[in-house]
Amino acid sequence: MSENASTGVVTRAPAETLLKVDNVTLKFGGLVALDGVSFDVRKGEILGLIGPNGAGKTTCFNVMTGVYKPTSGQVTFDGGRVSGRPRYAITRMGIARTFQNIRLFPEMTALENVLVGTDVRHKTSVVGALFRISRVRGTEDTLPKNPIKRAFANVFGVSRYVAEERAGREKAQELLTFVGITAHADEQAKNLSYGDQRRLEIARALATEPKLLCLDEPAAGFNPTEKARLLELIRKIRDLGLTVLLIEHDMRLVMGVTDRIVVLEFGKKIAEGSPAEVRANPKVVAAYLGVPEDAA
Ligand SMILES: Nc1ncnc2c1ncn2[C@@H]1O[C@H](COP(=O)(O)OP(=O)(O)OP(=O)(O)O)[C@@H](O)[C@H]1O
Repeated sequence: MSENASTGVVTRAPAETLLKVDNVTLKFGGLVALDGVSFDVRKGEILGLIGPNGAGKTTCFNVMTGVYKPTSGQVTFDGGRVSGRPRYAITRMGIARTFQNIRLFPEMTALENVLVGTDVRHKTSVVGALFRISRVRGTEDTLPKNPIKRAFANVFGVSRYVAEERAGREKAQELLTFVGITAHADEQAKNLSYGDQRRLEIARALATEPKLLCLDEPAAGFNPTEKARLLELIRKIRDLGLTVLLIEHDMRLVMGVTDRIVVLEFGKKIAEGSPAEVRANPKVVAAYLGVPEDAA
């Protein structure tokens, strides 16, 4: 931000682009699901992606997270190309997502579900983990409590596998606290309430240490109280320094939490701007109310 000395006008430096959707077209056979869509996601913002049913929002998400390769155009993230890379590589680049339909490991505990997310950042290979051959210097958190084992670990280091496991558990526990379900850490995911399962999905996505968190209809099926709590959580995530992309049908939620909104209709971007600008845009009103543009 800088202030012009003569006019006193404060201008905000344009925020840096984190993810760029550049002229993306995606065809499913004869159906054009995305048609020359371009927009940026800026560092540190909460961007809403909205549009009527079938507008192409989830497809756009899937292109941005590497599930689909665009027919033409490309997606870049933090300066690197997303399109064409395997999913794990995209997660490692720093993009995490949740799904419209919850996809947890139902038989695993809440903590174990989050541990799966922390694995993405671990360095231990499968062979290294099996034989515990790779050793690192121990820290207060990772050194054993037993004095003899501790003395050994001080000389030879601790197994990288054990160190990562302990650090991962601690991180997973912190994330469960962050999303507000720490009391359910040892319960099987399938036994959590619907709202807590959605929170657990968010914790698992955060465990991959993303720069960008993509939430696909996180408030689906929520009552007003749960929606208000979710809104608070999304703001807290942004305050951690993350960028958030949000697909959501609930207009009040979208308008209340986003910095900017991109609107899709029939695979095309029809509007982009602040919530107030988007709300006042006749094309958006027409898309949602189904009235002809000139009558809107
Ligand atoms: N795998 C697929 N194969 C063929 N057509 C698809 C596929 N996925 C989506 N489509 C079609 O692409 C279009 C866009 O769908 P998409 O799910 O992206 O819309 P959406 O905006 O997310 O809708 P909703 O709000 O209902 O979830 C739709 O016409 C849909 O039927």
